[in-house]
Amino acid sequence: SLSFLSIQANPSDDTQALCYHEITKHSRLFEQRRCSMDHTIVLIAKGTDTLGFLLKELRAYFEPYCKVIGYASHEHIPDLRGVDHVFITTKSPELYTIARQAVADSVPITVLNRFFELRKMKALMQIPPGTTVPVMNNSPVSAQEVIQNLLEANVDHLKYVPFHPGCTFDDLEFQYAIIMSVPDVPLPPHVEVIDLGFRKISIHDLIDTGRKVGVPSEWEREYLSAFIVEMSELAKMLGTSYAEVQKLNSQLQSTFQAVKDPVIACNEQGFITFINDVAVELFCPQVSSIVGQPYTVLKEHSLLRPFFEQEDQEDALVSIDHKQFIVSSQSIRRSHEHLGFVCTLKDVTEIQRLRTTLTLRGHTATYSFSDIKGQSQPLLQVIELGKKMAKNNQTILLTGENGTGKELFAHAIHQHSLRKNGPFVAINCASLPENLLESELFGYEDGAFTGARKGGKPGLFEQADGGTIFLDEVGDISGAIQVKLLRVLQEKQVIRVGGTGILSVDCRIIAATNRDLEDAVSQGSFREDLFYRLAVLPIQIPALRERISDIPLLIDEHLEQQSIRKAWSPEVMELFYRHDWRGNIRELKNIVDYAITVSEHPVIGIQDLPKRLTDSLFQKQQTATIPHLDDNRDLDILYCLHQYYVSNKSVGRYQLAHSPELQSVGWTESALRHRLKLLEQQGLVRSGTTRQGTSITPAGIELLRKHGRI
Ligand SMILES: Nc1ncnc2c1ncn2[C@@H]1O[C@H](COP(=O)(O)OP(=O)(O)OP(=O)(O)O)[C@@H](O)[C@H]1O
Repeated sequence: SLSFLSIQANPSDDTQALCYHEITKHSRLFEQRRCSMDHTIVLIAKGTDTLGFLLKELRAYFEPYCKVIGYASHEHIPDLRGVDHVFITTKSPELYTIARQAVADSVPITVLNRFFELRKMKALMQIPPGTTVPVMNNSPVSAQEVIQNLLEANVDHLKYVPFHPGCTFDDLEFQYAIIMSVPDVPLPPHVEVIDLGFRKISIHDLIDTGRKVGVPSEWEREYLSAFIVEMSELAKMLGTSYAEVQKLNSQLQSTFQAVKDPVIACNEQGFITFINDVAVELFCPQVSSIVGQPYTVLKEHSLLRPFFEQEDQEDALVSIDHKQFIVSSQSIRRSHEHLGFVCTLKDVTEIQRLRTTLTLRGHTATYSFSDIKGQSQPLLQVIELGKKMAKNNQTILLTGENGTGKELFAHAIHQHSLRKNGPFVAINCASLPENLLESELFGYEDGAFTGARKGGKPGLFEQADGGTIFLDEVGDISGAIQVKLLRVLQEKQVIRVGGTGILSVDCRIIAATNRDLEDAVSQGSFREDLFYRLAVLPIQIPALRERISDIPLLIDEHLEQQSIRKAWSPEVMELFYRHDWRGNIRELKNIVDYAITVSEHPVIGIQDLPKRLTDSLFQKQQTATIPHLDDNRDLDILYCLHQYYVSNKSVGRYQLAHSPELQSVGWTESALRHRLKLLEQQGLVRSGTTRQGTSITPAGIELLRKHGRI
């Protein structure tokens, strides 16, 4: 390089002399390294990626003193009789046999000892001690080797589980996973991946073999010194981690002190190892330095005995000082060793008070999946989907027309989730002006605006901490609030209006809208990034006209809730089946309420229905023209679809083409697809998504009636 030349030309001052010395030393070394390659080392690896990585590393050390060649175990390996040394990458007997078949008996074969790049281990130090972490590799042996390496490097604060192709992931169990450059098993999206990269070759293997094949000692020293620098950096890092553990410990102590419920821990011999001030106040206000004493010094200790002496003790209600507490205990274990118990008491009077406050403020979910009525296929499918999604923690977007039951689903999902004991906070985003909505959602600080409450106010996201927030009509929020909402979704943090402090919130978001958000995105009124963050798990609630077979059940349920029994004339039911139900279940309930109010007879007839409903039907009949049908074959298709409709089933094209009613015609699937499209254009059938299949519409049913087919 230029600087190299200029220093060589003028090595005048001390620094330059030093540099000059260094450079000439290196160039001598390079000269030496250019010596002839009389020796050959072979590497046989399990996968091509590992082979590439390790070959590079071996070549960096051995070449040009010695030739290094490599093969993946699945490749054809030629006769390697003349080589000096063979390395294999794992302890697998299969790999050893492959290597042995290729070389002479006298050639040593060794398993490469491998280690991680030390700087990559830093990420592992950040994982809380005791966490279970799967370790992935391409085979059980390799995964076990990696775990062994980690334990040997004293990174032993985690519980490692070997993971390899063939193992399956339990979605909820793991938060982290360790991989070696590539995930050998597909990972669920919530898992945080810690990539330790490929394991490097142990310095001993390089040096030992290097000495045998004539690597000069000067090069060996240089390589070693770089390694030592890296090691000392790790030592520094581990030192910091130890200090962090100390800090964590004291944080833990202050956290328990901050808990408002009594907490007591004792070791396996029954000596108190920790007690917070609330517990001292309750059980032993007179005793000083309680830690280290047997738990029998506590007042009412006989009540606590089972919790300090028995594992799997069920929670119990106890009375102390005229107050009711739920006592629960947890056994403390490290591996299989039992270390003692931690016992917590919950003041029930306080729970009752909180529950009343939450209910009064509407912060509880009141409906569950059993409140969602209907037996139709489209509804049962979304209920099933909702139940599955409930178990996850991701954001859900509920879409559907007005009154289809989106809010009901939001309640039910919360009730079915792991957060069911946390708050459920609902807000209709379209019901408040922008400023008010902003302060409701994110809260505000003292003096944020004129009229702001003294001391500020927590927002709904804060109030939903540990639970779920339901954002109804999310499609109607302004651009400014969209930006703030995006931040909550991305960072799980909120900043109160007029504040600067960042508050972390842990709440699941369920959003709902009856707008076509994708359309809003393409028109630029809804942010695309926010749309994708909201629609992680989308659920489309079917409209009532897509599940008219549920109408009788919905009417019955609604009347039963009011302890009313009424019959409905066939004409009314017919009208209900043909109505468009733009307001869906809400509209149905309103019409039913109207009819039972005005009706003076045991059977409700057309005359008891609101005029707008009967008028609209009359108009439809006036304007309706009988759709053009090619021949009876169309009626056969409609008839067949009607059969499925009556038995509450959906049907796919293949099944339809092979149904007994249509078989004689010999429809091909593509001809049937074409025909169904034409029938759909005439409003006689409706094609859902692939899984929903095709169904007959009320107009289709009407036409069958007109032709006397039903
Ligand atoms: N499957 C169902 N079974 C019984 N009642 C239902 C069902 N679906 C909806 N409802 C009732 O219909 C009414 C409207 O439901 P909900 O408010 O959940 O609909 P929505 O889709 O959130 O409406 P909007 O878009 O107007 O906010 C409520 O009274 C609800 O209890």
